[in-house]
Amino acid sequence: MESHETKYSNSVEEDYDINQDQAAVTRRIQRLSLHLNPISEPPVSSDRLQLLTCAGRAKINVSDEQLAKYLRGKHRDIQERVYEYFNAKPDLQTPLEISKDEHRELCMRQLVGLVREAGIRPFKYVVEDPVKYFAVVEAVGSVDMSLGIKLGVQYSLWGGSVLNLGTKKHKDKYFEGIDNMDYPGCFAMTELHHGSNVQGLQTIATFDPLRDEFIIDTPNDGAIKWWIGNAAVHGKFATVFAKLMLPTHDTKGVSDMGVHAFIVPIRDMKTHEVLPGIEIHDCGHKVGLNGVDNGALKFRSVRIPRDNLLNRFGDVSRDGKYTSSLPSINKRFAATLGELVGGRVGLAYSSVGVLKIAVTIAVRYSLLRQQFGPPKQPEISILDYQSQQHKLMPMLASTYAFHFATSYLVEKYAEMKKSRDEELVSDVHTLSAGLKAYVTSYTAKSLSTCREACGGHGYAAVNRFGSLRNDHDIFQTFEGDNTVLLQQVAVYLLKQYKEKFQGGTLTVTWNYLRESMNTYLSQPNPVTSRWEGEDHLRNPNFQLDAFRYRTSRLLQSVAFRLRKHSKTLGGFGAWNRCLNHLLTLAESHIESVILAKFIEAVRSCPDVSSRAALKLVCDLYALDRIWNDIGTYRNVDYVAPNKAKVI
Ligand SMILES: Cc1cc2nc3c(=O)[nH]c(=O)nc-3n(C[C@H](O)[C@H](O)[C@H](O)COP(=O)(O)OP(=O)(O)OC[C@H]3O[C@@H](n4cnc5c(N)ncnc54)[C@H](O)[C@@H]3O)c2cc1C
Repeated sequence: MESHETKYSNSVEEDYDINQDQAAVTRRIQRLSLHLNPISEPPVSSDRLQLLTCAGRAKINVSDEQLAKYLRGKHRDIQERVYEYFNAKPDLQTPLEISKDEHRELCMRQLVGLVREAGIRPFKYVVEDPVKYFAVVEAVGSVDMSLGIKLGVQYSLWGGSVLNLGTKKHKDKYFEGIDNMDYPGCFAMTELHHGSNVQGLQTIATFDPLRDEFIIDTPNDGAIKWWIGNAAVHGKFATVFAKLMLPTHDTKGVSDMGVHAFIVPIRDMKTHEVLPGIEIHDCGHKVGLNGVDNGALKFRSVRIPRDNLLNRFGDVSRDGKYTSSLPSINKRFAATLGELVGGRVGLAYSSVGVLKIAVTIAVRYSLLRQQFGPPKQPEISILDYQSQQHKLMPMLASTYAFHFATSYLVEKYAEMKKSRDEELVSDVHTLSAGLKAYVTSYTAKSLSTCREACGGHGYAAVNRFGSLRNDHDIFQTFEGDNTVLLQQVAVYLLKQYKEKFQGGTLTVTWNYLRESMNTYLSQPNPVTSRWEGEDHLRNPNFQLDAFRYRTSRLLQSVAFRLRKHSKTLGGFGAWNRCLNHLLTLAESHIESVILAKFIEAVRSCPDVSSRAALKLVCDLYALDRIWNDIGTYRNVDYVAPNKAKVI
């Protein structure tokens, strides 16, 4: 009780000047957060930061210029162009208070301005240099996340479907209009009754050989396309995913060829009126991202030319014959979805962008904010509290870790687009699913922690945590629900386990599994499990081995449990019985990949002081994750009690 009273009197009398009006407080915070906004200049003029090593023994002088150069890589310039454009255009900056309809219009003006006035051509970059494209996505997302998503809908989803699922005739016809925003479009996959289960979609596209057209129909209300970005107001076209039905001469009358994608014009190019046979409803005000106009689409016998089938993986001839280079519906479906990973890569990368903003605001504010202190001495910075450090420093370390991991993903994606190498395709598919799920979940949780770490001022809308949290929240669900995506990672690991452990070559990312599986099977070493020296704990070999050991153990044990349960429960039931185990396996694998990429990035950093600073945060990332799962490590005696204590 006494300490509460002290706390209360401290905060009212010493920290707040109670005569200072709220407007002045707000102005002070606004100035602060203007500095914190990445589109503004950094507040610290000195270009050298000093870091204390963990034991407080030595200081590292870090050149933030060198560090920034290393981190932001070759596409720093295009990001600067985005920031400069919006900094010079106050009328294009999103105000704090704005209605849904105004926000949607502003978001469209921002996108059109970026493309037509600032001359930034995201679609060109999608084709020529995907790494540059993702740099733009990250930068615009920090201006307004609605803009980042609107841009993603236009270029990754609608544009990406035309590029990746269509053929030359589609690119020739639509590329320019998509690029210059004459053809705003939608990606209409999700239905009211089916989101994650894409194979359950019910919209149908029936071929009419007499008129050489497809007829698009919504057979029931559960099949209404739902949540479709750009549909409520701006879209002129939609890529509609539907089951392709071909007429047959048997009693059934039609044959279901599986889910395919079709370009369907939804609004008149001149009048912008909704076209006949199409009903569009507005999905309304959302928890966040209100600059994006999500809508619902219903089709009643809407006719489109046969050419509007995006026919890269399956085609229909003039006389109604189906051809495909792929042998089965499942293979075509996998190839179709496989081509759409670009959106997922963009989300993982942008989510790190959001985390960067939030953690920057929280850390800088924590340095400036002072509360309490030793008797008769100045108050101390709240960042000096152990609890505040515990909240924010592992998060800061994770931000660096995710930056390098998602940068690696983006590069691999670009490489895959060029080479189309099959192993790389499946590696990128799994890595994008895993990183998207892992990073967006982490960022979503961290946004609340950052708000809390900034106390009441964190709750002022001007300081951004509210909008960041609301806008980012759905990153966990769209482009694949995180729980569903992690299962794809688990499936892939099990496949590798089954197929390739007896001597085959594991693909790049998973090579570590064979080695660590051997270590795992040979039981933890009772001597090293007791080692507790700083050199040992900061040794990347120890850290990686710990992460990989855990993954191998989870993989081996879940494979065993699945085999056991499938005898009584069948495949589906056994999977469900082991589901949490499988999700932990997937997360553990992704953490191993993140750590491996971080260690590589530290080693490759050319600037000595930046390298030393990065090594510190890399160690923090590794030891924090080991600590989070210390129960597992202790249970199997991988880490002895003395070592656990030191960690
Ligand atoms: C703002 C917004 C924008 C969107 N934009 C688009 C767009 O432009 N185009 C488009 O096509 N779609 C879009 N979507 C839809 C989005 O892609 C889907 O919401 C998403 O795929 C998830 O589907 P669902 O909502 O049906 O959730 P469900 O699949 O019903 O999932 C609900 C819950 O069930 C759990 N669950 C489901 N299956 C499993 C399983 N196998 N194992 C364990 N748990 C499971 C999930 O983890 C989740 O917690 C958008 C959605 C929103 C909210």
